[in-house]
Amino acid sequence: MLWSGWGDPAKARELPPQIRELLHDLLGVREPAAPSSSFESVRLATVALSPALLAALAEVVGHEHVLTSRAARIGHTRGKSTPDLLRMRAGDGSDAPDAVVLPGSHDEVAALLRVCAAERIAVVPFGGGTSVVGGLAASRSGFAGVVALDLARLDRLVSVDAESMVVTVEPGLRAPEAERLLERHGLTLGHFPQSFEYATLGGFAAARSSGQASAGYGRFDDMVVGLTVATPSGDLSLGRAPKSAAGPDLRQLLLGSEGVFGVITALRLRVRRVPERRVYEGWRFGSFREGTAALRALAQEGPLPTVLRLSDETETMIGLARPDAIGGGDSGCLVIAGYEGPAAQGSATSAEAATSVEGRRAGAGAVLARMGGVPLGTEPGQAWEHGRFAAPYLRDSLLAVGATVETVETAGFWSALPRLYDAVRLALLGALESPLVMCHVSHVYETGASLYFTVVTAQKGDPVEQWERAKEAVSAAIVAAGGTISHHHGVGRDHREAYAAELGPVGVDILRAVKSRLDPAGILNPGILIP
Ligand SMILES: Cc1cc2nc3c(=O)[nH]c(=O)nc-3n(C[C@H](O)[C@H](O)[C@H](O)COP(=O)(O)OP(=O)(O)OC[C@H]3O[C@@H](n4cnc5c(N)ncnc54)[C@H](O)[C@@H]3O)c2cc1C
Repeated sequence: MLWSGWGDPAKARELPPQIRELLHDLLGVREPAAPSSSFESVRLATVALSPALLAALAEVVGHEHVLTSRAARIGHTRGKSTPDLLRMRAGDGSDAPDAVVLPGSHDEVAALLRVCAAERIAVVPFGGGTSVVGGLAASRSGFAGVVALDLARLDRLVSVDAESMVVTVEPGLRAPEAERLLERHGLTLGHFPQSFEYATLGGFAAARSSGQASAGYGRFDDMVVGLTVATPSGDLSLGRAPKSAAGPDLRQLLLGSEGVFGVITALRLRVRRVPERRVYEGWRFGSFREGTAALRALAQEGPLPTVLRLSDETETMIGLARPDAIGGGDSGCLVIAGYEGPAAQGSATSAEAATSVEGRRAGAGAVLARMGGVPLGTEPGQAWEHGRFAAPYLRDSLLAVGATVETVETAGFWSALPRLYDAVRLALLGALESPLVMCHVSHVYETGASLYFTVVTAQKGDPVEQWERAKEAVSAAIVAAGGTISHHHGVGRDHREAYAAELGPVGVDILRAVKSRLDPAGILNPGILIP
């Protein structure tokens, strides 16, 4: 992973000339005065942990698994939000951990937590490092030092229960490797967020992630049937049955807990069969309102495609759903509908035929056409599929030419969605100087949907401060319009206060009580999630 940007530097993407022109003419983007810092010039504090404390950590995991090199520390500094990248590009390594420790088993995680609690060392559980909400920038105040607890060595597919369609995995398994291992058994998770290339299964659970195919496979938290967690106060093993009436479901307390209650060391996940067939296609609607009504009809009446994404007018015009052809957008509002599953050929019964890719495509197509959609065939769908993980690379190119690009996401009930859409747009338009604001709906439910905004603006003054002002305005607008502060990115540091506003004081007290029972010394991710 590139230390100051996204992903594999070999996959860096050039901005097409028409996008450069648009940035210059429409948004007033100018090349930044200073180039990005070099790796060598990133400013790091000296390691705060004494040799004795480092030796205590090494006693648990072995010397070779306690890293204090520049590369290790910089590579574990913060996450991958735009402010995170801007800070790294400015050479600011002030949130770097003092050391990176790599445990190789649940028992080593538990032993590390005991050492860190006794020595007051803050611990940041680290998966793929793709947090976009400040989930890895723990506070160091009052601690002897900070360690990143990197779960990369816990990367096994432990077992496959093909009868129950449940697999047990370790948390440090990255999503592509998980899919490769599962494919050998003819299985898939079907979880494909845009951060797919680098994020881990533990990180998905810890942040309640949702992928591009959530309409078909569900959110990641829907897939988790069991969890093993090491906490400073002992171990938790949750999930004996798919559903249970035995009191409140503590799995839900750990999902989305972002490392503040414990470290997830194993997950039991529901899996599906690798689809026989995949078809992605495009539809055009005259307006975002009409497109939203069509998505609601599909979510409430079915049949639901596996992938369902509606771009608003601006996003369609820019062509963001097809990053390979960005700048060559269209009028109206583009819907991408994807179908994955069994092929119709070989269906023994009419029910099987109806749930096949062809059956669902015909059924959903009839709903989309009835709601005013115009079919565009498979070409837009293939273009979307080809570029589905490309947008983060474009962000690096935009930052390099002096544009800030960042995303904002929320969710609400269908009846609240138009107001939420207007509120977020207005907040962004008011807080930034002539920004480009684009939106899509990409996760739908019977009762509502998420809204995902992408904002591009010219960098003015300190771009981190510039974005933080806009973020404050937009978070307040989301709360006031009745949306949730996050549909799938999580809380981290950035959404902490707005999350507290959603929960109310009693809700926050419940979190604090759980935290003080499981982590009395407060070493796990201080400053994250809980105000
Ligand atoms: C370009 C880009 C695109 C993205 N697209 C999507 C998307 O489409 N959908 C989506 O849902 N998210 C998306 N994200 C956000 C991010 O990828 C998710 O939040 C993901 O779940 C984080 O996984 P990770 O392994 O990188 O976790 P990390 O970033 O390493 O950690 C996330 C949080 O969980 C904690 N944590 C990590 N592992 C554990 C563990 N084993 N036990 C306890 N706590 C742990 C960390 O301390 C941190 O607070 C995107 C991010 C980027 C940068």
